[in-house]
Amino acid sequence: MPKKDSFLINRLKSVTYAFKGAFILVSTEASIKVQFCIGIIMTVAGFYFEISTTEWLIQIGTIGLIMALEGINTAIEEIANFIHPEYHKKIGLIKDIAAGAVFIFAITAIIIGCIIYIPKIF
Ligand SMILES: Nc1ncnc2c1ncn2[C@@H]1O[C@H](COP(=O)(O)OP(=O)(O)OP(=O)(O)O)[C@@H](O)[C@H]1O
Repeated sequence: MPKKDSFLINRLKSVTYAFKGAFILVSTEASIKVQFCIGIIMTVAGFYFEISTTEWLIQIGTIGLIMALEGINTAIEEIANFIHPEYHKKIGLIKDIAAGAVFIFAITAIIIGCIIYIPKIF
């Protein structure tokens, strides 16, 4: 019977796979690249407008969540393309719903950005 890796080795392997996945997303997925650039712009804006600690926490959480959601959406698209590469109404619905979930949070992120920055700009 093959020897099982220790708990720590297994965790380290999982982190390595997750890191690889994050790198694939940021380097190949157009939607993640866009979100990444927006995240950098918002970070620069945060320093420029000297936002508070609470605003930083909300902004960082929002940037992280939108990128994570985009990643899950990409994974759903990949699964859909793998299990059914041909056109199918149900695949279309699954992809639309996954994209809709990202869209809901994208609107939320825009509203959060407006609440933080509009009072500082005007
Ligand atoms: N196999 C399919 N069957 C039916 N409709 C599909 C199929 N593939 C894509 N669609 C429709 O086209 C839309 C776009 O799908 P696509 O996989 O190109 O995603 P996308 O949003 O362009 O993602 P990305 O730009 O990240 O690749 C889907 O939301 C769905 O409405």
